[in-house]
Amino acid sequence: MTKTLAEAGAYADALRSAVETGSVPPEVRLFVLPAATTLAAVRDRLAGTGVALGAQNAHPGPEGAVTGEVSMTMVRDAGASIVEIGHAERRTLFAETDDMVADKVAAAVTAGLTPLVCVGETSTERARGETEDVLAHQVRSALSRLGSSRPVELLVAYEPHWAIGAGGRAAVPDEVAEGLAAVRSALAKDLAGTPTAVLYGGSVHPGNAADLVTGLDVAGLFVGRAAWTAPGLLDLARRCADALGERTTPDLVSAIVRKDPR
Ligand SMILES: O=C[C@H](O)COP(=O)(O)O
Repeated sequence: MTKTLAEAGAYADALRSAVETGSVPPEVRLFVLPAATTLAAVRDRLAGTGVALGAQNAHPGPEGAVTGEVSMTMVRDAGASIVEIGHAERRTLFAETDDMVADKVAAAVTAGLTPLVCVGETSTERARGETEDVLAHQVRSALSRLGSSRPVELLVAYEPHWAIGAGGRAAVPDEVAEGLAAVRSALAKDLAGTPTAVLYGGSVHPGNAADLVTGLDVAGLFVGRAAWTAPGLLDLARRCADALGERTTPDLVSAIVRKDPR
């Protein structure tokens, strides 16, 4: 819940300018997920830049009497190609359940959107040794209502709740690796054949981004605060591209994803 139209427009203009002046590393693909009120304006400013655009949430149902909500079709109409589903704040502040996440994933696919499914354990669940089970359940549940339909691509962000936001503690690589492994394992069982990129998010900052993309089996980063300014996002993109160097070909920074989703 940040950025007015003017602020989001200025952010998008800065990204456009960076693309046009060649200061976005070509091997890094960027996506941004602005507030729903600014989607269309950001779409217009980013047209032709290659920066992907998504919504932070949408309702799973069709058009109708659901006051205050916007549908998958509506966010797609406003320019989104990605929709974020099940962010920790949605789950905690708005009581979004695994069932609701599953409905949203299915609705996103029907609407032709790429779901970006957020999964993550709480600090209590981690302390109880439940991380693997919680993540496996969240991943499988999120995909459980797809039926025979499959997304063209799927993004999954591992975001431990305790690592997110102002009160968050940056996860150490071993903790991230454990979560990523659990997510991958659940995906392997449920969605073989769908190009899937597993991202990491939670207190990513200029000091840890390079280590996260090079030291872990992660396809990209999902960044909040450190990417709230365009220079912040571009700095992370540059750091990741430099760190990855010749070793790999990256593909999505508010996310950074390699072209070979793993
Ligand atoms: O939406 C972004 C993620 O929740 C991460 O947020 P953060 O980078 O501010 O910790």
